[in-house]
Amino acid sequence: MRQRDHPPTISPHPGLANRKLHNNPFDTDTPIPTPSTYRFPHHRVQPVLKDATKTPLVLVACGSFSPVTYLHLRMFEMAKDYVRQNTEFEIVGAYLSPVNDTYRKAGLLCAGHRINMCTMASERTSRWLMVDPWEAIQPEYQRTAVVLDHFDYEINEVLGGVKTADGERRNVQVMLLAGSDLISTMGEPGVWSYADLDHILGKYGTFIVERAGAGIDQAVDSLARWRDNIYIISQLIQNDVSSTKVRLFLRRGLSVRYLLPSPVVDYIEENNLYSDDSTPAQPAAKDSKKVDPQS
Ligand SMILES: Nc1ncnc2c1ncn2[C@@H]1O[C@H](COP(=O)(O)OP(=O)(O)OP(=O)(O)O)[C@@H](O)[C@H]1O
Ligand SMILES: NC(=O)c1ccc[n+]([C@@H]2O[C@H](COP(=O)(O)O)[C@@H](O)[C@H]2O)c1
Repeated sequence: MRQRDHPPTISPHPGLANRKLHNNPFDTDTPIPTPSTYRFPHHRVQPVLKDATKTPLVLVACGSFSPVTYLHLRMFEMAKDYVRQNTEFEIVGAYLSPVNDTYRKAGLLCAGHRINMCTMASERTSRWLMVDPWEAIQPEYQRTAVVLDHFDYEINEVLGGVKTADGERRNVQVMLLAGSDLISTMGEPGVWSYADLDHILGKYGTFIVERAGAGIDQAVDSLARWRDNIYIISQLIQNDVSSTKVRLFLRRGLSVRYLLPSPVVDYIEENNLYSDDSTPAQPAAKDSKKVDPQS
């Protein structure tokens, strides 16, 4: 369970507000939007399906990304290969959605820094990943079911889905991309409500990347009723980099280069992030309550 007390007032970290960090239309002079200036990023959504026999797919990875690592980015590449080889989907977009500060997970840096690091990682190391700050800039925690609804709304209602080469409109299937540790929590009582699981796995579905140390079979057994919408992706090259380990290295003054994209390493160094425990998202109040992600 995560800790949460007061809803956050999200504001860019001092020093971030006027920095031009990224080469895309959504993060030029004011990198961190507010709910009123927010625009859904879709500059890399593929508007036309290459193969009209396929179902268009948008992948969404929800997580802390504190900081984003090469493993997080690899998840998308693994999913891309898996989707092409094993499914009837065609990926037309892919997003990292950093969690809201009120999630209060250990080591969660403020949303402004996490959004900037994710944006640098995706814009500078990939040609297809995007970062959606919507979840992070909301005044309170957003459950994953709500986050997927947001993507579904923006892509299918606002953008109108995608088209085939013949101009026919197609609805896009939104799906969650996650590591197997996340799906393991779906079998744990109290972390996800049944209604949310049914919504996430029944309406949307998920691609699960195997993660060392997180048993997958038992987890999937407990989610058997949604089995048809759960796709398991094996890690052919084992990689157990985690943000926790990266933070530990940084606290000890050890190098994290080549575990994260270089611009992210430079950004962490420039801003002296994670060098101690003094840069949490929100300082925990003495009377802070346990977060219930179901509420
Ligand atoms: N080594 C890994 N293998 C497979 N999936 C991973 C791995 N690291 C992270 N993920 C997945 O990436 C998503 C985002 O996770 P998150 O940002 O919480 O990363 P994390 O590295 O687990 O963080 P932390 O160490 O702070 O708990 C989650 O779905 C998580 O399961
Ligand atoms: N009930 C829910 O919607 C629920 C429960 C647990 C985690 N999550 C999400 O999973 C993601 C990763 O969480 P962890 O970093 O705790 O594994 C976060 O984006 C979080 O919001 C959602």
